[in-house]
Amino acid sequence: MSESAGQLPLDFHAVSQPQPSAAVQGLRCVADWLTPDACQALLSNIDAEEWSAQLKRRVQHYGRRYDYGRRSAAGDQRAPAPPLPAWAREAAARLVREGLMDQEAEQVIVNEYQPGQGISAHVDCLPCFGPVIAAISLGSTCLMDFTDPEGGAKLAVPLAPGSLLVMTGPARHTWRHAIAARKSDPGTTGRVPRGRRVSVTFRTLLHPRPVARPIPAFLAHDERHRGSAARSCGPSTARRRWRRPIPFSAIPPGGPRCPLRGGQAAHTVVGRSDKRPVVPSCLV
Ligand SMILES: O=C(O)CCC(=O)C(=O)O
Ligand SMILES: [Fe+2]
Repeated sequence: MSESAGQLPLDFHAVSQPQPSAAVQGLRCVADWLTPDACQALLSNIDAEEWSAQLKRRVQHYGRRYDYGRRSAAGDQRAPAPPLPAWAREAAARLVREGLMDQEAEQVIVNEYQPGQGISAHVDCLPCFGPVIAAISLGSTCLMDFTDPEGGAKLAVPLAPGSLLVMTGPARHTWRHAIAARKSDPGTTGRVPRGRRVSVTFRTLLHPRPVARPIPAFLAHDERHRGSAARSCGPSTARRRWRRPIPFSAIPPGGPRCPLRGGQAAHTVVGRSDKRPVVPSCLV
């Protein structure tokens, strides 16, 4: 249904089971996924964390920072994203328990929208994130606009507080979603003013990195080594952002047979014994 119709699509109201959308294949909405008390508790937890003001709207990134300019979730190891807080891990586990996600989310973005703020039409980064995106809505209701770039179809979906939106299939891969930057939305009986809205979005990563381990002191202080490694990997790392880690067992005792890659230096893994040399996570 288009925004100009001035109606909210009724199929997204008052359902407590995942409700598929007839219009957008792969889109499901669960009303009241969180109780009002749980919404309040989640908002308090979120507001106790640090917000980033790098965009027009404030955001929090966990698990992996998403670079909006480069459309990349490669992550900057000089400023790694904090790990998922307990409240995000709990929700991620519940999504799997309820069969809404196959795998626990590894990346979470919290968005805050003050009245007048929105998010432009987009498909969440296809090379970065897995096949399911789930989003909890908190605070004020707003309309999310779905557009099919192929057929031009449109649907405005109301996102009520406590509801969960799950995008899979065409809803995740083809349709664009957006929230118009405006102060009110059209409702059945006129304009509905917006208040502050916060969303919590859950994603899996298509290219998880190896677990970061502390860089041992004798390697960390060797600036000459780090410098040369960084130089050697510059352009090729930039071109080939996603590299498959060599399994640890494949690294010969004398060290890796591939060049050190400074871009991944923060993911250095340590040797299996004191005698074994410390080797970087060698990505090919
Ligand atoms: O605010 C929302 O509900 C969705 C946010 C979103 O689309 C995103 O972070 O990619
Ligand atoms: Fe999105």
